Amino acid sequence: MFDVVVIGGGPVGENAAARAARGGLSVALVEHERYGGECSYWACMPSKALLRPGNALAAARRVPGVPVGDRLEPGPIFKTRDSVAANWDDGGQEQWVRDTGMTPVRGFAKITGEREVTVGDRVLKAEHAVVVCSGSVPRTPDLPGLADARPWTSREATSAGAVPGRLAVLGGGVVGVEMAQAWARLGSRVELIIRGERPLPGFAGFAGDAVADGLRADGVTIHQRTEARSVSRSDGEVHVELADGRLVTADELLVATGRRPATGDLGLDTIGLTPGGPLEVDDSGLVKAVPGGWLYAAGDVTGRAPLTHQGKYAGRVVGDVIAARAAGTDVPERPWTRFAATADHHAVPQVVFTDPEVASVGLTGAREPAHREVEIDLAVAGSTLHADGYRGRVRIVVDTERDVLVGATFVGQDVAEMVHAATIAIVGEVPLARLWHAVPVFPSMNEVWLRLLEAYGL
Ligand SMILES: Cc1cc2nc3c(=O)[nH]c(=O)nc-3n(C[C@H](O)[C@H](O)[C@H](O)COP(=O)(O)OP(=O)(O)OC[C@H]3O[C@@H](n4cnc5c(N)ncnc54)[C@H](O)[C@@H]3O)c2cc1C
Ligand SMILES: NC(=O)c1ccc[n+]([C@@H]2O[C@H](COP(=O)([O-])OP(=O)(O)OC[C@H]3O[C@@H](n4cnc5c(N)ncnc54)[C@H](O)[C@@H]3O)[C@@H](O)[C@H]2O)c1
Repeated sequence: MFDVVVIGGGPVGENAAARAARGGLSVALVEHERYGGECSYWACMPSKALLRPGNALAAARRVPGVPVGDRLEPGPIFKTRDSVAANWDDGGQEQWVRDTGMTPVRGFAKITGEREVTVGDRVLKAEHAVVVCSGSVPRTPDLPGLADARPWTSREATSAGAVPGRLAVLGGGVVGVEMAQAWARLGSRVELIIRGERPLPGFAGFAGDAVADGLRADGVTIHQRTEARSVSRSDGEVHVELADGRLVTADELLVATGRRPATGDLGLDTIGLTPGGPLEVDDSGLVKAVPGGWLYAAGDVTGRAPLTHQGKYAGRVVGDVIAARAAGTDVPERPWTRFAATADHHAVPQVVFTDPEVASVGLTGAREPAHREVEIDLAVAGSTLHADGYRGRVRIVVDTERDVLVGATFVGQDVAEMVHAATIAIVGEVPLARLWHAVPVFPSMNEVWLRLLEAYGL
């Protein structure tokens, strides 16, 4: 018997489990593949290791007088990527689980009843809670010939050790644009197939346009406003037939058309839930449809904010809630306590690590009559010094009734680190009249904050 059983040892499960253990509870952390989850081995970490060298080379080229080579060397880049992914060996992560006082359990977990999880022939009972952090799996379109064409998913795109001569990418979301650029800069001829006018449909339009320009500058062909109709593979080539009849021929095809919650085989039917969908939770992480207060979930499996940092935040909330409830401590339902993932509704930051980068938090545009957008070029002394011909743009969204920021989008080289200031302003509900006194350093790119507030009228 454990106090808590956590299903899934990805970044979110690890955080939920560690917070519950910190609260004095005994915790079993069940993982069927690798401790560290998708993020460590086939997502955030290796993808950024593949993108960073291209971004560094492009940045160096934009500073006159810096001697640089003309192309990347894939060999050392793959070596760094492999080491960033711990050579796909999770021994260190499992040791961390033990060192944190938790019990690692290897195997595929199924819920087999109230407060009961079965792993192989081992039945784990949970005195206080079961937490599902099983993450997500790729969503693949039902296209004729696709399965037989052996397409890449994000796993192959982040772990491949050879550069394909030609790469077709289906889907213009974050995986699609990041991997299109990474492989184009490593030497592939890339064709990106997207449904809409521009990639990154979930972001401000000017962000998708800027990333499309960046991709084209790297030689990527973008087929917009279209879809794949069928796929076939023959003689080592993959052929993608588009809706308008055009044919894209490549050596590999990456399917990057989104992800779905990993709930298909969890045994949810044994507790009256439908397998396959997200586990809807309240802000404390409690699964809404299950009575008795014993089933929690966090991370990609909830469908709330499928990002590592946001899932880890939800995991910390869940771990703290369970520990507090187990100790008989009152858990207030108010927002903005450490027992509520309130930021999910107001301030989810995300960075697309392309060149240019996109960094956004909160609303991407005005949603209510009281909202006002202020949008200007990122053109200050700091950006001029940062790169020759620097091109960037910023939009903030202000709630004029409350005089607070509710959204910000930055686009340009090296804007990733700028978004946290906006996150703090949104979460802290800092009145713009007070934000005016947060004086940005000269000559840094953050001086754009001053220009934004001036454009707003301060
Ligand atoms: C290519 C790519 C790049 C990304 N880059 C970023 C990025 O830069 N920044 C960012 O914030 N997000 C990024 N993401 C998203 C990020 O990877 C996810 O949001 C994050 O991994 C979610 O963490 P999780 O713990 O919920 O799920 P996962 O990381 O998927 O972990 C779930 C774990 O549960 C295990 N599991 C599942 N079912 C069971 C079971 N029944 N029994 C036992 N174990 C089970 C799995 O093996 C897995 O280890 C990226 C995603 C992709 C695909
Ligand atoms: N830097 C980061 O934060 C980062 C990087 C990569 C992935 N992620 C996260 O991982 C998750 C998965 O990313 P993703 O890019 O696979 O999903 P996504 O949902 O961001 O994008 C999928 C895209 O594919 C398109 N699409 C769907 N079906 C299609 C079809 N049949 N033909 C053509 N296009 C189709 C959709 O319109 C959408 O634009 C997301 O939650 C994403 O935020 C984050």
